[in-house]
Amino acid sequence: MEESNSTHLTTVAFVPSKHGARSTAIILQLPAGEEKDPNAVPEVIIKENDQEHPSIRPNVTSDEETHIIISSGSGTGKAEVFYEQAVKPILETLWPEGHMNFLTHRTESVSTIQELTSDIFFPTANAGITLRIILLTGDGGIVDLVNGFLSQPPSSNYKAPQVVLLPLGTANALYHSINVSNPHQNTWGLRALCFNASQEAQRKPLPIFTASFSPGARLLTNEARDEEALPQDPKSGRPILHGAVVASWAMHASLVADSDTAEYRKFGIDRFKMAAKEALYPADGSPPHPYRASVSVLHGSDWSPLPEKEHMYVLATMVSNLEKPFCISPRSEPLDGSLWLVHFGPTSGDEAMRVMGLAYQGGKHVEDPMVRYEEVDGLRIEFQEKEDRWRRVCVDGKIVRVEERGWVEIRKEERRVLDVVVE
Ligand SMILES: Nc1ncnc2c1ncn2[C@@H]1O[C@H](COP(=O)(O)OP(=O)(O)OP(=O)(O)O)[C@@H](O)[C@H]1O
Repeated sequence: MEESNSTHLTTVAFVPSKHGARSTAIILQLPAGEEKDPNAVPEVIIKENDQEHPSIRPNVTSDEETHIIISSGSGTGKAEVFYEQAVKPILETLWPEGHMNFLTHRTESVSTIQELTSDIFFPTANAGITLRIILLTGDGGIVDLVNGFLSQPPSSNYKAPQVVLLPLGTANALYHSINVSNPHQNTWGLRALCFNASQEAQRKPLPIFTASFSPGARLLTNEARDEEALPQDPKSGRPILHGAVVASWAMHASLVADSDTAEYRKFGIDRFKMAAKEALYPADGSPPHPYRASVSVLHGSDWSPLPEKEHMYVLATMVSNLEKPFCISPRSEPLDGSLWLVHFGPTSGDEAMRVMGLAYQGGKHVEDPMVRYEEVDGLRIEFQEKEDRWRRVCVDGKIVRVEERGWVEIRKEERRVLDVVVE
């Protein structure tokens, strides 16, 4: 692939030409003056090319069903313009006729993706049909899909759908972690859009985990003004939630929860740092809250309790980067299925900022003596907090409030639910 720094053009693919040239080039260009803005939506240039042979030959089969999800509530609301400006012209070039059969869905509420999954995607995958889902969302889109697909028992024909991730959320942890060493990370997943997703080499199963909760756990929605029952595990009847990115409690969960308001969302990625400052430097000048719980980690089939009874940071993750520059788990490899614990105890606001600042330096926090960093098979937290706000758990951005004396248990999930198209 060609890249030109002076003109800010990146060629993502050469496809067979319809007009006599050797190939048609699909090129991304950033608007003038916006080359350094990571949020600037690129423009797509489609150009006949006499020099290069096609780098891909798009599949033209009728036994593949393609759906496109445009999430209007994700990130700073750029999914629609990104679709019109970048995705649509590429799909029209790759599949001049076929793209007319692609089904486009726009989110209308927080439950749109789960509804689409139960009504359309799951029955299609369950009938053994090859399903490709092009997702213009943040991490929330993928977690909604995963939970939707896991909400019903699969048939023996179930075929894991292929998902093309286009990072239109705020943090896009999964996208950045999958593409952590991809030199074309700035192409917004549009190279993956050009691949033939039916080729095995071009896709990988998405590793996931399951968080099970004590019976009183509730999902907080609508900026925590409302609460909902969680899905139930059909065997145990316990409330559950699946994730692919992160399960956390204490400082991380609190700042995700506190910053998930329309007001904070306007600030894009800075909303996490703003909420962190508020949590670490309470207005009354007191030190940050010491979160009380018994925490245990699972290795194989053995649970061992951590010695600390008070905590500040308790987080289990399946990805390396929670934001592009924020490397929470430097030893996680893309889609390797490992689960890592990052933990530290109560400390001052300044110390917590210093340690978290090291994560922005390629994950150096894990070398700090304050931080416990280890691979685990599971994590269990038994809460010992009276106030609701100290019992909030984050699963891939969703917030669950656990009842007094309740608990959460996180374990890796073995089922292959969906595959991600990788570059
Ligand atoms: N039209 C809509 N109305 C209400 N809520 C919506 C709408 N579209 C999307 N949402 C919700 O907005 C949230 C967006 O989450 P998503 O993770 O995709 O973006 P994000 O939080 O900005 O990014 P990230 O999780 O990567 O930081 C989801 O909970 C989704 O269900």
